[in-house]
Amino acid sequence: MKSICLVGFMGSGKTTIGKELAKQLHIDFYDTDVEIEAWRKMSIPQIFEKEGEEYFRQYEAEILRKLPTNYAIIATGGGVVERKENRNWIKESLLGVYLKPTFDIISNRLTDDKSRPLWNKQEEEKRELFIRRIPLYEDCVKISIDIKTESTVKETVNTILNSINDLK
Ligand SMILES: Nc1ncnc2c1ncn2[C@@H]1O[C@H](COP(=O)(O)OP(=O)(O)O)[C@@H](O)[C@H]1O
Ligand SMILES: O=C(O)C1=C[C@@H](OP(=O)(O)O)[C@@H](O)[C@H](O)C1
Ligand SMILES: [Mg+2]
Repeated sequence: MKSICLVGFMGSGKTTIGKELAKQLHIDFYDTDVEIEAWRKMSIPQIFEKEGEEYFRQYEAEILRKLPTNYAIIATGGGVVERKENRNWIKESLLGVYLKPTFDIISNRLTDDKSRPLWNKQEEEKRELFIRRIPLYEDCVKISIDIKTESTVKETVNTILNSINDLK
């Protein structure tokens, strides 16, 4: 089984859904953000502030390649798709799954979250980023899951598992 790689915008639920998916499948869970923080011994806001986004993107690309390509769940950061090399890696070595809530669902979830430097921006800029990234996510996945306001974690996990079964 190829590792399942969750992609989607900040707040789409990659970390939350990924953990639950791994629990149900009894396989390992990795989160690229957690791996980067452990490796660099800094929080993500600290990395953005002290080193800048370009360095963060380099760490992210390196980590992604080191994670198991089989029998694991990988939650990525929302910007992993910014690099074509990462999109190609997800397409070729992993099973990409796109979690796709609307911008308004995300806004309601994250409100004034301070742990995501790119969420700490004007509304217009965040909406633009959300729209610009849609085709990048679509480019690297086999499965897209529409997330509704009322979608629970359990329901979303089940939808993903059913969609994977349908691929076979
Ligand atoms: N149904 C849901 N599915 C996933 N996350 C949800 C849901 N409802 C609320 N959340 C919340 O949304 C926030 C963002 O989720 P997170 O897993 O961190 O997303 P991501 O890793 O994609 O940024 C968390 O606070 C999480 O608890
Ligand atoms: O969208 C982005 O560029 C980012 C998303 C974050 O992860 P989540 O998608 O888990 O919030 C984290 O990697 C960093 O703050 C940058
Ligand atoms: Mg996350």
